[in-house]
Amino acid sequence: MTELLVNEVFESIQGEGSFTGVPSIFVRLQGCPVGCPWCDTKHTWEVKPDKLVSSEIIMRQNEETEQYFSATPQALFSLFERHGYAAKHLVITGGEPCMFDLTELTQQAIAEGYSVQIETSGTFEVRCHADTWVTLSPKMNMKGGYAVRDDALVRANEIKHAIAMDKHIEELDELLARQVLTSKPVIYLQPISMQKRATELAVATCIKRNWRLSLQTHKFIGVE
Ligand SMILES: C[S@@+](CC[C@H](N)C(=O)[O-])C[C@H]1O[C@@H](n2cnc3c(N)ncnc32)[C@H](O)[C@@H]1O
Ligand SMILES: Nc1nc2[nH]cc(C(=O)O)c2c(=O)[nH]1
Ligand code: SF4
Ligand SMILES: [Mg+2]
Repeated sequence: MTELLVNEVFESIQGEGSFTGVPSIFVRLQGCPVGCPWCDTKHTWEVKPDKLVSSEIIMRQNEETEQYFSATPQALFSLFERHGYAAKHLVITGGEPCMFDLTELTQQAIAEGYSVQIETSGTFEVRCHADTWVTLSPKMNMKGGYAVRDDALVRANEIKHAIAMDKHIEELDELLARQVLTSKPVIYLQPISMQKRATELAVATCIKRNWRLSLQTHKFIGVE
């Protein structure tokens, strides 16, 4: 059985991309080596052995911590039930969730009637059930030295690019020009940290290029 390292589990409303507005269970996995300077979940980057705790401790606290617990997919579904979660859409995020083999978790979720979505940077192989919706938020030229893989790009159901500057649009154009991409995925631009200039650039570019705008709507309403 796969053991997953879990930073947090919570129920909320999907705030980003195609599923915006959908009640969702979020499973945030621990660990990410990509190193985006503006990442809003830096507490998930490191897997420190002394930060391993029980699921009870994680489920009791509300603040962002570097703590995590270890769980099988089966144990996660028991946890959803114990907490009385009603959402039937599962969002697997991180950290970088695709550092883990998500086949078992996504298979079990789909067997139990959930729709499933993965939020990934595309820098690792995406291992999941074929019916999983893959949201790829491509990471290029970050300090960890990772790059978007062709196999992840081809697997993506939507591309949601976090942007603040013209060079981010240019990087996306380079990605979209890759030969492996034979069909056109849905493209979203998401302003980094809801900054004014980033938002203006995203709006103007979406209109010009016929792309979609993704805002981190959960942050506007102050929910996780
Ligand atoms: C925290 S990441 C975790 C999943 C995966 N590592 C990834 O990057 O897609 C989840 C989503 O939040 C986005 N994100 C992270 N920090 C952000 C920020 N400051 N402003 C806007 N989007 C951000 C990422 O680009 C990604 O789409
Ligand atoms: N409400 C809510 N929606 C989200 N969509 C993607 C998130 C993420 O951190 O991956 C996220 C998140 O952290 N909260
Ligand atoms: S890839 Fe995702 S989790 Fe990792 S640093 Fe970038 S935004 Fe954060
Ligand atoms: Mg988030």
